[in-house]
Amino acid sequence: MALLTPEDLENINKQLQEADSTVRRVTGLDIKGICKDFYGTTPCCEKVGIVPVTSGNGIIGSFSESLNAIAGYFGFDSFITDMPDVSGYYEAVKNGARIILMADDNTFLAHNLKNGKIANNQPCTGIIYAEIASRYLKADSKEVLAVGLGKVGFPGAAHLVQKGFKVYGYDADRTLLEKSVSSLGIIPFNPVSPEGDRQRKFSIIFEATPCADTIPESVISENCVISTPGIPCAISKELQKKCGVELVMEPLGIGTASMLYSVL
Ligand SMILES: NC(=O)C1=CN([C@@H]2O[C@H](COP(=O)(O)OP(=O)(O)OC[C@H]3O[C@@H](n4cnc5c(N)ncnc54)[C@H](O)[C@@H]3O)[C@@H](O)[C@H]2O)C=CC1
Ligand SMILES: N[C@@H](CCCCNC(=O)[C@H]1CCC=N1)C(=O)O
Ligand SMILES: [Mg+2]
Repeated sequence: MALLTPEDLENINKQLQEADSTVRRVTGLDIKGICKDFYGTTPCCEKVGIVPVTSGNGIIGSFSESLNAIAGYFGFDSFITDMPDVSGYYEAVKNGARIILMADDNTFLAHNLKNGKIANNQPCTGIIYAEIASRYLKADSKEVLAVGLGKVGFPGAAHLVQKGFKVYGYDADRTLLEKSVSSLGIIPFNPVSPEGDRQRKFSIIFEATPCADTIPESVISENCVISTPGIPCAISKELQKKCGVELVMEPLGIGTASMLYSVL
C-alpha cells in the first residue's frame, strides 16, 4: 500500500507552484487550464468539506491541511471539519459543503452532493498526468512509454491509447502487463532490457510506480517530458539534469484538481 507521508507533503504550495510552472512550460497551459479544457468545467467557489478519516493506518499528518491548501489554490472555498469520520461527514454537510473530499487507506474520493458526481483519485490522477504528457509541445513523435500499469497507470495508459498515441508499456507484474496488452493493445516494452538490440527513445514518458529509478537514460530522447505521479521519483535529480528532462511530478495536488474538476 503506497500511502503518502507528511514528508511527501512538505511545503505543498511550493511543490504545486513549481509543478504548475513546469506544466505551463511543457503544454502552454497551467494545471487549471488543462483541467478546464479537459473536463469542460470551471469552479465558482464551490464549498469543499475535507473530512479526516481515522480508519486503517489513520490520519496522515498534514494530509487534510494539504487538501485545504490545494482546494484554495484551484479557487475552491474549502474547510476541514473539526471531527473525523462519520461525525466529520455530518459536520461537513451541516456546514454547507457541496463537495466532500475524504480518504481511507484504499480510496480517496470527491463527491459532489448536488449533482451526484463522484471521483476516485487513482484514475483521475493517471488520466490527468497522461493528458499533461500528451500535450508536450516539443514531442517529436506520437510514441509514448507508460511504465507502471496499476490503479493509476492503467487508466493513464488507456487514456493515451484513446488519444491515438502508440503506447509502449511495461509493468513488473506480468499478469498486469499481459492484461494491458490484450485489453489496450499496448506494445510490451521493458525499458531496462528492451527486446532486440534496437534502442527506442521516447519524448513522452508516463510513469506510475512506487519505485525509484524506473526510467533509464537509454529511453530518454533529446526533448523529453516525464509525467509521473509515482513516489519516489522515476529518475534521479542527476539524470534529470544530465538529460534536461521536463519532470512533471507532485505528490497530491494535480490528482486532486483532476478529481474536483471532474465532479463539477
Ligand atoms: N502524485 C499523486 O497525486 C499520486 C501518487 N500516487 C502514487 O502513484 C504510485 C502508483 O500508485 P498505484 O497505481 O495506486 O499503485 P499500484 O500498486 O496499483 O500500481 C503500481 C504498479 O507499478 C508496478 N511496478 C512496480 N515496480 C515497477 C518497476 N520497477 N517497473 C515497472 N513497473 C513496476 C507494480 O507491478 C504495479 O502494477 C504510488 O507510488 C502512489 O503512491 C497515487 C495516487 C496519487
Ligand atoms: N485517512 C487519512 C488519509 C489517507 C490517504 C491514503 N491515500 C494516499 O496516501 C494516496 C492519496 C493520494 C496519494 N496517495 C487522513 O484522513 O488523513
Ligand atoms: Mg498529484
